[in-house]
Amino acid sequence: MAETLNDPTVEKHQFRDAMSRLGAAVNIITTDGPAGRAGFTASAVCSVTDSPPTLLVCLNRSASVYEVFRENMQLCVNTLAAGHESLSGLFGGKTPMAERFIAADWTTQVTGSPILSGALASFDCTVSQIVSVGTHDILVCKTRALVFGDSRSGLIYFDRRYHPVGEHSF
Ligand SMILES: NC(=O)c1ccc[n+]([C@@H]2O[C@H](COP(=O)([O-])OP(=O)(O)OC[C@H]3O[C@@H](n4cnc5c(N)ncnc54)[C@H](O)[C@@H]3O)[C@@H](O)[C@H]2O)c1
Ligand SMILES: Cc1cc2c(cc1C)N(C[C@H](O)[C@H](O)[C@H](O)COP(=O)(O)O)c1[nH]c(=O)[nH]c(=O)c1N2
Repeated sequence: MAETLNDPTVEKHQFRDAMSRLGAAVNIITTDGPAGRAGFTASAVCSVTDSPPTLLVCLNRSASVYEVFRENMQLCVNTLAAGHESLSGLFGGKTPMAERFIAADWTTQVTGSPILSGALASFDCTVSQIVSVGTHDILVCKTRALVFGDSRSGLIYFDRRYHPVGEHSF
């Protein structure tokens, strides 16, 4: 039988359990600029509006990369393909920054933020607005350039695990 939790004080672990059922694309968010180069894995990414082309990224203010993103005010959302599971793990915390970037090939476009070679799509953006909610900042990002990769196989994070989706070869 389905369980209902309607206590006004929903616990953090209950919220996370529920959120683990929302499958989401996996992205590596990168930046480079006056504050240096940094990158982290994010599933809290979504489209806001296509006019102007805008998406949002939620970043925990306690992340080691937070100040770098806050100062640079530009970033690239690199949407991962099937096969990028270990790269996602590297950018998912605790690994020194140089070790994260050495594991893949990168180029740049308009903002200078690292663009992951082999990403499904890369959104090179300037951060136009920041809204703080609880532990996270919502970074509102205007897309300045797009790069489309060759892979058609995506990567979804669902039930605390990675799942490849779509076609597996070209
Ligand atoms: N939005 C986020 O900040 C976010 C999202 C996914 C994973 N993570 C981090 O990755 C690690 C592993 O996560 P997991 O999915 O295997 O197990 P988990 O139990 O920590 O998280 C389950 C789900 O809850 C949500 N979530 C987790 N931490 C959150 C946070 N601090 N704020 C808002 N939503 C959050 C995400 O949708 C996540 O998939 C954890 O350290 C987690 O904090 C963070
Ligand atoms: C699959 C998956 C998805 C996410 C994350 C992890 C993983 C494995 N993390 C956590 C984030 O990547 C991690 O905190 C950063 O790498 C910063 O870690 P350090 O503080 O540098 O160790 C994360 N953090 C965040 O602020 N917003 C997000 O949307 C996500 N999503």
